Amino acid sequence: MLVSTAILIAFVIFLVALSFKNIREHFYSLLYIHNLPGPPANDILTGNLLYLYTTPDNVFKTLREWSKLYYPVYKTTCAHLGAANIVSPDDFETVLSTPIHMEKSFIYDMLHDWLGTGLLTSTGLKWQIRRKILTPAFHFSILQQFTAIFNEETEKLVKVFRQECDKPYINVTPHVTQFTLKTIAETAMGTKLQFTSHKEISYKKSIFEMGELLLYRLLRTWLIYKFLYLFTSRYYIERKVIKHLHSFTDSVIAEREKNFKEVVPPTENDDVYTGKKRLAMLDLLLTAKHKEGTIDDVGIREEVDTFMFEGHDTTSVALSFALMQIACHKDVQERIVEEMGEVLGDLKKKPTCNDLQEMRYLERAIKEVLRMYPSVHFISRKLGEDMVTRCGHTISKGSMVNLHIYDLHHNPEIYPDPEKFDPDRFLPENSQTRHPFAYLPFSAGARNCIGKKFAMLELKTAICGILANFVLEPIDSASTIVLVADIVLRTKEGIKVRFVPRA
Ligand code: HEM
Repeated sequence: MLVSTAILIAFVIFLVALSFKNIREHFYSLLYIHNLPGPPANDILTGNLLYLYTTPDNVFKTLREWSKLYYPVYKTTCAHLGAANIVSPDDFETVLSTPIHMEKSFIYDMLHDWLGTGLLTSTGLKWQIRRKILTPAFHFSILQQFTAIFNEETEKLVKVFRQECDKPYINVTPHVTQFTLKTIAETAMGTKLQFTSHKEISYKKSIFEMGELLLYRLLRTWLIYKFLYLFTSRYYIERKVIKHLHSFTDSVIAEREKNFKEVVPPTENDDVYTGKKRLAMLDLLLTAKHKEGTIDDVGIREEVDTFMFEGHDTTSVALSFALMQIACHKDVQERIVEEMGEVLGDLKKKPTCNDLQEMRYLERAIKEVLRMYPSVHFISRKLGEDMVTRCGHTISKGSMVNLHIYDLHHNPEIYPDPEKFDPDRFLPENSQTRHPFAYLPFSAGARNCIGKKFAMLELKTAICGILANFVLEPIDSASTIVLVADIVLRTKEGIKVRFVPRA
């Protein structure tokens, strides 16, 4: 009796100490955040967040204005919550160059019901184990296999554009989204999506619905708290959508597992992946489950869902912006086609992974697209220790820090005339003296994008396939599109381009 009472008291003391520590940490975090410059608070309850309670395009505009007005750091506050927003390369470096700040902020919690704690949202040892299992999926020899899939899907995308090219323009966004969804499904899960069966159509619909639900929640910060979200009808819609998504991924995993044969992941010395059947990322996860026991069924689903989420939308918006910019800059379009001719000989030849790597001008053009329109326009961290910004402000341990990649990429001191589309900014002679943390479309440090080479190859394959078949002419341009705040950078009404069959 005495012993159990003592244990109980010790446990209560431990809990009190823990919450005291958390409350203290939270108190200091708020104190320092309130000292930062930033838009004045409306009142003590809503802080300065009411300025953002507007349409997604106005949210986007307001954030850009704040970053200019309060450069290089400003606060956003609401009730007992606060965040520091940073925009300068020095402060990006402080956060991203050390594993101390690798934990994601609570904004990512809203992904947990769908993605669990997969590679994007996990931290610590779990993240390390998962990253180790999945890294071989992006080895050069496997990317070579994936390039064959990119080529096959590009051919189908070109067919769709051919059917519609007699129209005055095509809104490219839905078509390229279907393209990237199909490529990531085949590379991640080994599943060819045709969108003909009810199950596949409903999966595609659910992925889009999930994107809308996440955006709704993101723009109503208070709903990031699950106990408040629970009181909205959207929570119950989200549960249904997630049930659909999970049941689809579960069935794909079960199917692949039935025919599972252990795979030997490629090593750094392998030139070509020698497995007989096409390898999917899922095979590496199944191997880790059966051989090393380092992942279970729930973990496998977390990763498959994470790749479906991270791998399609990011690349799809990048491809839409790329087609717009290529259409608007005839000189750039001609140089890309000229380079394709030099590398491929025949424009209609399907590029290999090596061909794509040789296309340096195309690479610079894509880099410039991702500078102007970084698909992931902001990321967010929870500080693992106190940080002092370059201009001397302290942000304390435990604080939420938002890193605005869009503003970093539009800083005129780093990129003169930032609204000008100029791929030559990325010529070695023009970029070697640039701050190492001035260009971060794929983030940096330990938690950088695992799929960045994959994305580059996919974008290059699609652009080559499209330009081999069409001359692109401008309809939308940087001055007609309206950018909106979303989880990825989007336009209000898609992107329109005119497709003229190439003679
Ligand atoms: C143009 C395309 C892409 C862009 C701009 C992009 C950008 C990013 C960025 C900025 C991050 C860091 C996120 C954060 O810190 O919160 C990230 C992480 C990640 N990306 Fe990408 N991404 C792209 C394509 C892809 C693709 C194709 C895949 C999968 C095949 C992918 C998978 C991931 C994963 C799993 C993470 C989490 C990595 C970790 O924390 O270890 N991404 N991406």
